[in-house]
This record gives sequence, structure tokens and C-alpha cells, in this order.
Amino acid sequence: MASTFHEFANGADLATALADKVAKQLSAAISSKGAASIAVSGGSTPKRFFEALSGKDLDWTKVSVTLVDERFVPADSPRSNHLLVATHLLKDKAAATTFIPLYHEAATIDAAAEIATGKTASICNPFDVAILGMGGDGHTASFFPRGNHLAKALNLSTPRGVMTMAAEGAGEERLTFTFSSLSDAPLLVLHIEGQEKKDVLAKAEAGSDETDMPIRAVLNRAVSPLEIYWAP
Ligand SMILES: O=C(O)[C@H](O)[C@@H](O)[C@H](O)[C@H](O)COP(=O)(O)O
Repeated sequence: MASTFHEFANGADLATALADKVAKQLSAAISSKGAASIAVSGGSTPKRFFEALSGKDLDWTKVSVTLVDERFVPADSPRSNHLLVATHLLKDKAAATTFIPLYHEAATIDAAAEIATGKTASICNPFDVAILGMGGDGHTASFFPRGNHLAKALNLSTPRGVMTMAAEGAGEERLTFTFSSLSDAPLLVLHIEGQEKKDVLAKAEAGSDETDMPIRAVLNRAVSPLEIYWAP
């Protein structure tokens, strides 16, 4: 599906614009169906966007927020994406929202993935908004190059839900939504910042091997149009 490249002068302008766009999408979903859902990414890039979104005036009691992916660590770990979202998004007006974590105490990560799948089944069919990031290796969500379950994760026939991923560049084992869970969000956003990430995007766009750069699945096979938000 096609992508649209939105360039901003700086990260602050991008955060304001993206928060406005997302707030409008969530409010429209609430108006049309009484509820809205959004899956956000972790990492460092989204912090300013989260801060801007947290102050948006919408009926957050009707919104469900979850993560696109999570490191398999508890919420008090400095590596936790849940902690990142709790710190920068789940406050101010957005404090009234419902957050559904992916990490769960369980005997195995596979058991945790099953729990997360069950707890998010009602909000990912489709998400109203999905916000993706991208690593310098061309990963997105926890779709890491040569990840142990990458083929299954990127297969649009894989049922929606949360699955596990292990890969050399991932650090901890990961919990990640499948591509099928994210691909058809009516508002599908890739949020990247800095020249290095712009160069990684250009490299991804110039090739087709998704095992090498999994972001290519999103660029080339997403069901929804992709909105790329970039600032230097
Ligand atoms: O758990 C994670 O790390 C994220 O979900 C991951 O997919 C992230 O979006 C990219 O790694 C970019 O991270 P930065 O924004 O820190 O560059």
C-alpha cells in the first residue's frame, strides 16, 4: 500500500502534529463506535509525542491503549515499554484511559503471550491507531532481522494476537503483536527521527528482503496506507 512522507522542522512540531492527528482519529472512533484503541511503540523516539498526546482533550475513558511490542521484563524494569508509556503517556488527561500491558507474570513467555492475546483480542480487530518505530537495523515492533519467529510474525495469514520473538539484536526475548494485528489500523504511522533513521528508511525502500529489513513488510504489504512522520 502507498505511504505518505510527512516532514517537520523538528521533533516538537512533529509531536504536536502527530498528537493532533491521533486525537482526531481516536475521537472519531469514539463518535462512530463508542470506543477506540491504539497500539504504541516503545524505545526513545515517542517520548515527546506521548507527552503531547497525554494532554489531548478527548474521552479517554473510552480509549484502550496497549503496546505494539514489549521486552519480556516486568513493568518496574528500566527496559520496560510499559514503564515508558506509564511515565510519558498515562498521565494528565490520558490518565483516565485503560492500559493493557503485554507483559504478564507467567511460567513461560509463551504463556504470557497467550494471556496478552486474550486480553487484547477485543481491541486489535483492527486497532484504530498503530504507531510504529524503527530501529537502525530496520526492525519495527519486535520484527527483528532473522528473528526466530519472523516468518510467522510477518505472515498476514497468521491470526491476530501477541507472539514471542527472539533475535540477536533484540536483547531480551520479546512479546510482539503480529503484522496481521497492526497492518490494517486505519491510522498506521511510522514515527522516526534523525538523519540516520531517514537513511535506514531509504535503504529499506531500495530493497525487498524482509528477513534482512523487516520494516519492508510494512512499507510494501501493509493493508492500510502508511503515514511516515519524520523530523531531523
Ligand atoms: O521495544 C522497542 O524497542 C520498540 O518497540 C522498537 O520497535 C522501537 O520502536 C525501535 O527499536 C526504535 O526505537 P528508538 O525510538 O529508541 O530508536
